[in-house]
Amino acid sequence: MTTKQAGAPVVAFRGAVKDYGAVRAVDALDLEFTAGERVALLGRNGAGKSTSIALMLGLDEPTAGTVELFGGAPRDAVEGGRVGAMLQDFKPVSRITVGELVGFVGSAYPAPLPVAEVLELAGIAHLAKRRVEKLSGGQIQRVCFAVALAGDPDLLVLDEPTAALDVQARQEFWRSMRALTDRGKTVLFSTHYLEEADRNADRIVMIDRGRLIADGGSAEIKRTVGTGVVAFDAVDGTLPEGVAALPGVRTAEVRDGRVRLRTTDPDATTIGLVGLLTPRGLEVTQAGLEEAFLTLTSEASEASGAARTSGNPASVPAASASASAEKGFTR
Ligand SMILES: Nc1ncnc2c1ncn2[C@@H]1O[C@H](COP(=O)(O)OP(=O)(O)OP(=O)(O)O)[C@@H](O)[C@H]1O
Repeated sequence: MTTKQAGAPVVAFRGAVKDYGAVRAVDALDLEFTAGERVALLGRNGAGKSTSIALMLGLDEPTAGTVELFGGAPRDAVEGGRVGAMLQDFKPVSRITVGELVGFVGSAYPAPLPVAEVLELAGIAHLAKRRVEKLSGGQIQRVCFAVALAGDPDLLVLDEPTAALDVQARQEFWRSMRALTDRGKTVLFSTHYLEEADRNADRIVMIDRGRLIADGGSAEIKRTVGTGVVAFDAVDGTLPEGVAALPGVRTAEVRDGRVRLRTTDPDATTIGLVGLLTPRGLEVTQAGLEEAFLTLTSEASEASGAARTSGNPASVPAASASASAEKGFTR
């Protein structure tokens, strides 16, 4: 039993491990989130996002290490109404109206938000009198969001919250998120929409095979991974000699008939390139978060080699998180 500490981080993973039989879903995770942060949790399918969320909500216990919310056990924080969650595949009860549902959920908490305010924040004030079973998938998703907000939680944990939302609903959703973090609430969301994470999170946490591979602001991560891609036609389908050694180049490859140089300094790379050869179809682009994500996850895979299991600690990589730390983008 943990004693609650004043001023403790909102969320703290300390050496957290979760094994499901032979599968290590979360691997020595050390992370802290503080009040007012809007954090995107990114990772490939099976990276360990949902498991991390389950540990955070006290739905599962770590095999080793600890996970604390507000300096205490996750269950205490959840039962005390400090946490609102929106999980995948959650189905709200039907046969009542949206307003009744939100009021009912709020009544279980010590200091709920007024129903009208919750519905407004979730962008569903117009659905207050509609019965839950009559709603569309996107509307239900927003109802789930309203349910997560009902108890006026300090921490919101949202597993793929925008998966069923149309463009307008997404924009409204992110506006609400910003309003909540401006009030000092902490929002943690997982998503596969990297552009959304880029635009709406002030901190990006990437995990791969249960391990932390990057943690920082989006711009910081993009900058560290490589700020741009210089691409040109691969004349005979091979990598021209010398291009991998041009200034700033981090990786060089030939893909779909194009040479692609991922570089930390696109200007210097381009100047060096035109001094070396005459590139055809030259294109210089700024790397996005997606590019950074693909680079980091492929680096993590290379570092870890074959799939890891808890029963085979010799194959656990030391390289992926520490390699990221060397590059300066883990906190
Ligand atoms: N209850 C369970 N029993 C056995 N293995 C599990 C269980 N839950 C998760 N796993 C395994 O743990 C790993 C991490 O799964 P998790 O659901 O956390 O990934 P995720 O990042 O949320 O993936 P996705 O983006 O596909 O939702 C996967 O290999 C998964 O198969």
